[in-house]
Amino acid sequence: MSGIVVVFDFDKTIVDVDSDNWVVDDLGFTDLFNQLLPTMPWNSLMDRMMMELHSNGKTIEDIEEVLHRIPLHPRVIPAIQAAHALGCDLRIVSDANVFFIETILKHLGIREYFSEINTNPGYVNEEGRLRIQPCHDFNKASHGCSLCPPNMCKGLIIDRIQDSISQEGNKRMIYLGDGSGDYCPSLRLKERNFMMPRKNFPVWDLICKDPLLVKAEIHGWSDGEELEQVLLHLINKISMEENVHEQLIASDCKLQTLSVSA
Ligand SMILES: Cc1ncc(C[n+]2csc(CCOP(=O)(O)O)c2C)c(N)n1
Ligand SMILES: [Mg+2]
Repeated sequence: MSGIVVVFDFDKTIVDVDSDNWVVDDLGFTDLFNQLLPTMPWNSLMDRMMMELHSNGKTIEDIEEVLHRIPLHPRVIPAIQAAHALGCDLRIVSDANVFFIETILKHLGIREYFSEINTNPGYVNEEGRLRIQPCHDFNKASHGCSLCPPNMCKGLIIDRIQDSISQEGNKRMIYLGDGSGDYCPSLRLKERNFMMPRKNFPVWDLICKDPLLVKAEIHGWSDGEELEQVLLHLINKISMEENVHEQLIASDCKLQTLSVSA
Protein backbone atom coordinates (compact mmCIF):
# COMPACT_ATOMS: atom_id res chain seq x y z
CA MET A 1 0.00 0.00 0.00
CA SER A 2 1.23 3.47 -0.93
CA GLY A 3 -0.53 5.29 1.91
CA ILE A 4 -2.63 7.20 -0.63
CA VAL A 5 -6.43 7.07 -0.73
CA VAL A 6 -7.95 8.23 -4.04
CA VAL A 7 -11.65 9.13 -3.88
CA PHE A 8 -13.52 9.34 -7.19
CA ASP A 9 -16.87 10.90 -7.92
CA PHE A 10 -18.62 8.77 -10.59
CA ASP A 11 -20.83 10.73 -13.02
CA LYS A 12 -18.83 13.10 -15.27
CA THR A 13 -15.63 11.97 -13.50
CA ILE A 14 -15.24 8.23 -14.18
CA VAL A 15 -17.95 8.14 -16.87
CA ASP A 16 -18.34 11.20 -19.07
CA VAL A 17 -22.11 11.79 -18.60
CA ASP A 18 -24.68 11.66 -15.75
CA SER A 19 -25.66 7.97 -15.62
CA ASP A 20 -29.20 8.89 -14.48
CA ASN A 21 -29.81 11.09 -17.53
CA TRP A 22 -28.10 8.56 -19.80
CA VAL A 23 -30.63 5.83 -18.86
CA VAL A 24 -33.72 8.07 -18.83
CA ASP A 25 -32.85 9.73 -22.16
CA ASP A 26 -31.86 6.54 -23.96
CA LEU A 27 -35.09 4.76 -22.99
CA GLY A 28 -37.15 7.74 -24.18
CA PHE A 29 -38.37 9.17 -20.87
CA THR A 30 -36.75 12.63 -20.96
CA ASP A 31 -40.01 14.59 -21.23
CA LEU A 32 -41.63 12.88 -18.25
CA PHE A 33 -38.42 13.32 -16.26
CA ASN A 34 -38.28 17.07 -17.00
CA GLN A 35 -41.96 17.43 -16.18
CA LEU A 36 -41.58 15.78 -12.75
CA LEU A 37 -38.19 17.29 -11.78
CA PRO A 38 -39.62 20.51 -10.29
CA THR A 39 -41.95 18.47 -8.06
CA MET A 40 -39.57 16.17 -6.15
CA PRO A 41 -35.93 15.62 -5.09
CA TRP A 42 -33.68 14.11 -7.78
CA ASN A 43 -33.12 10.86 -5.88
CA SER A 44 -36.88 10.27 -5.32
CA LEU A 45 -37.51 11.11 -8.97
CA MET A 46 -35.05 8.42 -10.08
CA ASP A 47 -36.97 5.82 -8.04
CA ARG A 48 -40.20 7.09 -9.65
CA MET A 49 -38.65 6.93 -13.14
CA MET A 50 -37.61 3.30 -12.54
CA MET A 51 -41.28 2.59 -11.71
CA GLU A 52 -42.36 4.32 -14.95
CA LEU A 53 -39.82 2.29 -16.95
CA HIS A 54 -41.06 -0.93 -15.34
CA SER A 55 -44.75 -0.22 -15.96
CA ASN A 56 -43.94 0.62 -19.59
CA GLY A 57 -42.37 -2.81 -20.09
CA LYS A 58 -38.69 -1.81 -19.81
CA THR A 59 -36.77 -4.62 -18.11
CA ILE A 60 -33.63 -4.72 -15.95
CA GLU A 61 -31.87 -6.20 -18.98
CA ASP A 62 -32.91 -3.13 -21.05
CA ILE A 63 -31.41 -0.85 -18.36
CA GLU A 64 -28.21 -2.92 -18.17
CA GLU A 65 -27.84 -2.81 -21.95
CA VAL A 66 -28.06 1.00 -21.89
CA LEU A 67 -25.53 1.20 -19.01
CA HIS A 68 -23.09 -1.02 -20.93
CA ARG A 69 -22.97 1.66 -23.66
CA ILE A 70 -22.24 4.63 -21.36
CA PRO A 71 -19.53 6.94 -22.76
CA LEU A 72 -16.20 7.27 -20.99
CA HIS A 73 -12.85 8.74 -21.99
CA PRO A 74 -10.34 6.07 -23.15
CA ARG A 75 -7.67 7.19 -20.62
CA VAL A 76 -9.87 6.80 -17.51
CA ILE A 77 -9.53 3.01 -17.16
CA PRO A 78 -5.71 3.09 -17.65
CA ALA A 79 -5.53 5.87 -15.04
CA ILE A 80 -7.51 3.76 -12.54
CA GLN A 81 -5.40 0.67 -13.29
CA ALA A 82 -2.15 2.62 -12.86
CA ALA A 83 -3.25 4.20 -9.57
CA HIS A 84 -4.21 0.74 -8.28
CA ALA A 85 -0.91 -0.79 -9.48
CA LEU A 86 0.96 1.97 -7.61
CA GLY A 87 -0.71 0.74 -4.42
CA CYS A 88 -3.39 3.40 -3.92
CA ASP A 89 -6.63 2.58 -2.09
CA LEU A 90 -9.39 3.58 -4.57
CA ARG A 91 -12.91 4.46 -3.43
CA ILE A 92 -16.06 5.92 -4.99
CA VAL A 93 -18.38 8.56 -3.50
CA SER A 94 -21.34 9.19 -5.81
CA ASP A 95 -24.88 10.53 -5.84
CA ALA A 96 -25.82 8.04 -8.59
CA ASN A 97 -26.80 4.56 -7.26
CA VAL A 98 -25.13 1.25 -6.52
CA PHE A 99 -26.98 -0.67 -9.26
CA PHE A 100 -25.87 1.67 -12.08
CA ILE A 101 -22.31 1.99 -10.77
CA GLU A 102 -21.72 -1.74 -10.20
CA THR A 103 -23.31 -2.69 -13.54
CA ILE A 104 -20.98 -0.26 -15.35
CA LEU A 105 -17.81 -1.13 -13.39
CA LYS A 106 -18.34 -4.88 -13.75
CA HIS A 107 -18.97 -4.51 -17.49
CA LEU A 108 -15.71 -2.52 -17.81
CA GLY A 109 -13.87 -5.13 -15.70
CA ILE A 110 -12.74 -2.57 -13.09
CA ARG A 111 -15.05 -3.27 -10.12
CA GLU A 112 -12.31 -5.03 -8.12
CA TYR A 113 -10.01 -1.99 -8.17
CA PHE A 114 -12.31 -0.17 -5.73
CA SER A 115 -12.32 -1.02 -2.03
CA GLU A 116 -15.57 0.84 -1.33
CA ILE A 117 -18.55 2.39 -3.16
CA ASN A 118 -20.45 5.00 -1.16
CA THR A 119 -23.70 5.85 -2.95
CA ASN A 120 -27.49 5.58 -2.90
CA PRO A 121 -28.72 2.00 -2.42
CA GLY A 122 -30.39 0.37 -5.42
CA TYR A 123 -31.80 -3.12 -5.76
CA VAL A 124 -34.09 -5.13 -8.00
CA ASN A 125 -37.32 -6.01 -6.16
CA GLU A 126 -39.42 -9.19 -6.47
CA GLU A 127 -41.37 -7.69 -9.42
CA GLY A 128 -38.15 -7.06 -11.34
CA ARG A 129 -38.34 -3.31 -10.77
CA LEU A 130 -35.26 -1.32 -9.79
CA ARG A 131 -35.76 0.55 -6.51
CA ILE A 132 -33.50 3.50 -5.71
CA GLN A 133 -33.25 4.78 -2.17
CA PRO A 134 -31.50 7.69 -0.50
CA CYS A 135 -28.03 7.17 0.98
CA HIS A 136 -29.21 9.29 3.89
CA ASP A 137 -32.82 8.75 5.04
CA PHE A 138 -33.97 12.39 5.22
CA ASN A 139 -37.44 11.36 6.44
CA LYS A 140 -35.88 10.22 9.73
CA ALA A 141 -33.48 13.14 10.23
CA SER A 142 -31.61 15.71 8.16
CA HIS A 143 -27.87 15.20 7.73
CA GLY A 144 -27.57 18.84 8.74
CA CYS A 145 -25.43 20.08 5.84
CA SER A 146 -26.94 22.99 3.92
CA LEU A 147 -24.54 22.64 0.96
CA CYS A 148 -25.67 19.12 0.02
CA PRO A 149 -28.87 17.53 -1.36
CA PRO A 150 -31.09 15.93 1.36
CA ASN A 151 -30.29 12.33 0.33
CA MET A 152 -26.50 12.55 0.56
CA CYS A 153 -23.77 14.68 2.12
CA LYS A 154 -20.48 13.64 0.50
CA GLY A 155 -18.63 15.72 3.11
CA LEU A 156 -19.88 13.47 5.93
CA ILE A 157 -18.62 10.44 4.00
CA ILE A 158 -15.20 12.07 3.52
CA ASP A 159 -15.07 12.81 7.27
CA ARG A 160 -15.81 9.15 7.98
CA ILE A 161 -13.12 7.95 5.54
CA GLN A 162 -10.61 10.41 7.04
CA ASP A 163 -11.43 9.21 10.57
CA SER A 164 -11.00 5.55 9.60
CA ILE A 165 -7.72 6.08 7.71
CA SER A 166 -6.21 8.31 10.40
CA GLN A 167 -6.08 5.17 12.55
CA GLU A 168 -3.98 3.48 9.86
CA GLY A 169 -1.21 6.12 9.96
CA ASN A 170 -0.48 9.32 8.13
CA LYS A 171 -2.37 8.68 4.87
CA ARG A 172 -2.82 11.26 2.11
CA MET A 173 -6.05 11.76 0.14
CA ILE A 174 -6.73 12.81 -3.45
CA TYR A 175 -10.36 13.68 -4.34
CA LEU A 176 -11.66 13.95 -7.92
CA GLY A 177 -15.05 15.42 -8.80
CA ASP A 178 -17.06 17.70 -11.07
CA GLY A 179 -20.43 18.54 -9.52
CA SER A 180 -21.87 20.90 -6.92
CA GLY A 181 -22.14 17.88 -4.58
CA ASP A 182 -18.33 17.63 -4.64
CA TYR A 183 -17.89 21.10 -3.13
CA CYS A 184 -18.72 20.10 0.47
CA PRO A 185 -16.05 17.34 0.50
CA SER A 186 -13.50 19.75 -0.99
CA LEU A 187 -14.02 22.00 2.05
CA ARG A 188 -13.40 19.07 4.41
CA LEU A 189 -10.06 18.01 2.92
CA LYS A 190 -7.03 18.98 5.00
CA GLU A 191 -3.57 20.39 4.25
CA ARG A 192 -1.41 17.70 2.60
CA ASN A 193 -4.52 16.45 0.74
CA PHE A 194 -5.30 17.17 -2.92
CA MET A 195 -8.48 18.34 -4.62
CA MET A 196 -8.85 17.61 -8.36
CA PRO A 197 -11.88 19.58 -9.61
CA ARG A 198 -12.96 19.23 -13.26
CA LYS A 199 -12.23 22.59 -14.91
CA ASN A 200 -15.27 24.76 -15.76
CA PHE A 201 -17.73 22.34 -14.12
CA PRO A 202 -19.88 23.34 -11.09
CA VAL A 203 -17.35 22.35 -8.37
CA TRP A 204 -14.63 24.34 -10.17
CA ASP A 205 -16.81 27.47 -10.30
CA LEU A 206 -17.69 27.10 -6.60
CA ILE A 207 -14.02 26.70 -5.61
CA CYS A 208 -12.98 29.69 -7.76
CA LYS A 209 -15.32 32.00 -5.83
CA ASP A 210 -13.02 31.75 -2.79
CA PRO A 211 -10.15 29.30 -3.34
CA LEU A 212 -8.67 30.02 0.10
CA LEU A 213 -11.57 28.12 1.70
CA VAL A 214 -10.01 24.91 0.35
CA LYS A 215 -7.08 23.77 2.52
CA ALA A 216 -6.07 21.00 0.11
CA GLU A 217 -3.79 21.69 -2.87
CA ILE A 218 -5.96 22.28 -5.98
CA HIS A 219 -5.14 20.66 -9.34
CA GLY A 220 -7.71 21.02 -12.15
CA TRP A 221 -8.29 18.65 -15.07
CA SER A 222 -10.56 18.95 -18.08
CA ASP A 223 -10.80 15.49 -19.66
CA GLY A 224 -9.73 11.87 -19.12
CA GLU A 225 -6.29 12.51 -20.58
CA GLU A 226 -5.59 15.31 -18.11
CA LEU A 227 -7.20 13.32 -15.30
CA GLU A 228 -4.64 10.57 -15.94
CA GLN A 229 -1.66 12.95 -16.20
CA VAL A 230 -2.53 14.98 -13.10
CA LEU A 231 -3.49 11.98 -10.96
CA LEU A 232 -0.34 9.99 -11.77
CA HIS A 233 1.82 13.09 -11.28
CA LEU A 234 0.32 13.64 -7.81
CA ILE A 235 0.73 9.97 -6.83
CA ASN A 236 4.42 10.10 -7.88
CA LYS A 237 4.95 13.39 -6.08
CA ILE A 238 3.41 12.07 -2.84
CA SER A 239 5.35 8.78 -3.09
CA MET A 240 8.64 10.68 -3.48
CA GLU A 241 7.83 12.95 -0.55
CA GLU A 242 6.97 9.95 1.62
CA ASN A 243 10.20 8.17 0.52
CA VAL A 244 12.32 11.20 1.39
CA HIS A 245 10.53 11.40 4.73
CA GLU A 246 11.25 7.73 5.45
CA GLN A 247 14.90 8.12 4.41
CA LEU A 248 15.25 11.13 6.70
CA ILE A 249 13.85 9.14 9.60
CA ALA A 250 16.18 6.23 8.76
CA SER A 251 19.26 8.48 8.51
CA ASP A 252 18.24 10.23 11.72
CA CYS A 253 18.14 6.81 13.43
CA LYS A 254 21.63 6.03 12.05
CA LEU A 255 22.99 9.34 13.32
CA GLN A 256 21.53 8.70 16.74
CA THR A 257 23.05 5.19 16.78
CA LEU A 258 26.42 6.66 15.78
CA SER A 259 26.30 9.35 18.48
CA VAL A 260 25.27 6.82 21.10
CA SER A 261 28.10 4.44 20.17
CA ALA A 262 30.67 7.29 19.89
C1 LIG B 1 -28.63 21.66 -10.71
C2 LIG B 1 -28.66 20.24 -10.33
N1 LIG B 1 -29.85 19.59 -10.21
C3 LIG B 1 -29.88 18.30 -9.89
C4 LIG B 1 -28.73 17.63 -9.69
C5 LIG B 1 -28.80 16.21 -9.33
N2 LIG B 1 -27.97 15.31 -10.08
C6 LIG B 1 -27.67 15.44 -11.36
S1 LIG B 1 -26.71 14.14 -11.89
C7 LIG B 1 -26.67 13.47 -10.36
C8 LIG B 1 -25.85 12.26 -10.05
C9 LIG B 1 -24.47 12.71 -9.63
O1 LIG B 1 -23.65 11.61 -9.46
P1 LIG B 1 -22.11 11.80 -9.05
O2 LIG B 1 -22.11 12.18 -7.61
O3 LIG B 1 -21.50 10.46 -9.29
O4 LIG B 1 -21.53 12.84 -9.93
C10 LIG B 1 -27.43 14.21 -9.50
C11 LIG B 1 -27.70 13.84 -8.10
C12 LIG B 1 -27.53 18.34 -9.82
N3 LIG B 1 -26.32 17.74 -9.62
N4 LIG B 1 -27.52 19.64 -10.13
MG1 LIG C 1 -20.16 13.95 -10.80
